[in-house]
This record gives sequence, C-alpha cells and structure tokens, in this order.
Amino acid sequence: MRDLISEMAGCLSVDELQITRKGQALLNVPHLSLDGPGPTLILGPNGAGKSLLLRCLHGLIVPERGQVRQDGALLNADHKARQGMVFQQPVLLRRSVAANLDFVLKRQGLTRTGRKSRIEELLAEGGLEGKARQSARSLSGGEAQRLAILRALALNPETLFLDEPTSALDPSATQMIERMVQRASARGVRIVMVTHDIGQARRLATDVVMMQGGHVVEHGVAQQVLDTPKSLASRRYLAGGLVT
Ligand SMILES: Nc1ncnc2c1ncn2[C@@H]1O[C@H](COP(=O)(O)OP(=O)(O)OP(=O)(O)O)[C@@H](O)[C@H]1O
Repeated sequence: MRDLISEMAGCLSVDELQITRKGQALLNVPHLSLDGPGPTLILGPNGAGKSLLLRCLHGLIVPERGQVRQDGALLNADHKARQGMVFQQPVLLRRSVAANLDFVLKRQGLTRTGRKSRIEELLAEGGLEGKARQSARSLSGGEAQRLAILRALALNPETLFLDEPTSALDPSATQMIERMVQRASARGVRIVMVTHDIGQARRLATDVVMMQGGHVVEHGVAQQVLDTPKSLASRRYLAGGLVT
C-alpha cells in the first residue's frame, strides 16, 4: 500500500537550486528528493528559505540556477496544473463559499449538476455544510482556510503545498485542517507543508526537511529527525534555541 501511494504521488526533486538577491544567497540546495509515502513537513527558523523552496517546487519562482523535477522530468505546465498551493492567509474570491468552489470546478469542464454534487462533497469534506451561500469573506479564519484547502483539492491535485496554513489558528481549527491534510494524504495526494509547529510535524510528517540560512541541513524520517537530529542547527531549532 505504501508503495502504491508513493507511486501515485510521484517524486519531486530539486538539483543545484540557487536563488540570490543582491549578491546574497537566499536558497542553495544541491539536491533534495521528496518521494516518501506521506506528508513532508518543512521546518526551520524565520528566513530559513522554507517559503522560497515551496514556491520553487510549485514553479512560482524560477531559480536563476538549478532544476525542479517531477518524476525525473523538468517541471512543466502540466505538472504545475496538477499542483495546488495554500498560503498562510487564505486567498478567497468576494463571492459565496459555493461560488469559490464552483469557480475552480468550471475549469474542469464539469456540468452544472456535476459541479453541484462535487461542491456538496467538498463542503462535507471541509465541515462547511450549511455555509454554501455565506460570503467567503465572512468566514472565520479556520473556515476560510478550510475553504482554501477545499478549493485546492477540488482540482484533484497530485501535490498540495501548504505554507504555514495553521499558524493563525486555534488548536481546534488546527486539528480540523490536520485531519483534512491526513485524509488527502491517505488518498494519495503528496503533501509538502511548511510549519513552525513541531507538534504538528510529529502528528503529520512521514519525513521532515530542516532548513537554515537557505540550506537543507537535514532531511529524513520524521521521528529520527525530530527525536535524534544529526545537525547542530536542527538540535538548536528543536530545543527552541537561537539559530543564527
Ligand atoms: N523577493 C525577495 N527579494 C529579496 N529577498 C527575499 C525575497 N523573497 C524572500 N527573500 C528573503 O529570503 C529569505 C528566505 O525567505 P523565506 O520567506 O523563504 O523564509 P521562511 O523560512 O519561509 O521564513 P518564515 O518562517 O519567516 O516565513 C529571507 O531572508 C527573505 O527576506
């Protein structure tokens, strides 16, 4: 089963990735391969380059050097169309909850009836039944983030990138998002998620990428990285120490 899920989700990798601004190296990743069976969580201090890496993997930023590959092929428009991204602040249309979902479902060419039943399914998945007609802008922070995730999932992505999706949410709202992430992962969606929440990494991750200063300082099985980190930077970060 693990092999099957891994095969479904494919392999995302980067080689010789470099981003510099004004002569300063912001990201320098010689190689990283994300091909584990479950969620990858990316951790590290502020400014470590986590969001930049996520944006490169999603093709939002084109690095001046290096390559991003999906299943060995250079990341292309087809790959990107099968990726979804959710940001820390949900970006929603000034429309109803249902219309936000309908907007993306129309791109899949579903009939009106098909879209209606898919919207119902998605609302149930996100615990937003009864909110279909409510303005998306009037949702609570947790509800809005769930809608943002549903909108990304509506396109049946192979890979879902999440950049600190729960950093502004309370524990119960966070738990709802984590369950959505776990269910998506169990359905074979590759999850790549940035977090500062070490407990969240323990709850969700199969593998953990630790970053510092634009470098991947460690990547391995979640429990090993979190319990017995090899690098000093990881040990300091996980101990809550100052990482410079
Ligand atoms: N467009 C840009 N121009 C110049 N510098 C940038 C740009 N985007 C990011 N940076 C810098 O790159 C570094 C890494 O930023 P990034 O947002 O990836 O960090 P992060 O690990 O996600 O941090 P945080 O946990 O605070 O969100 C930071 O020093 C940031 O200021």
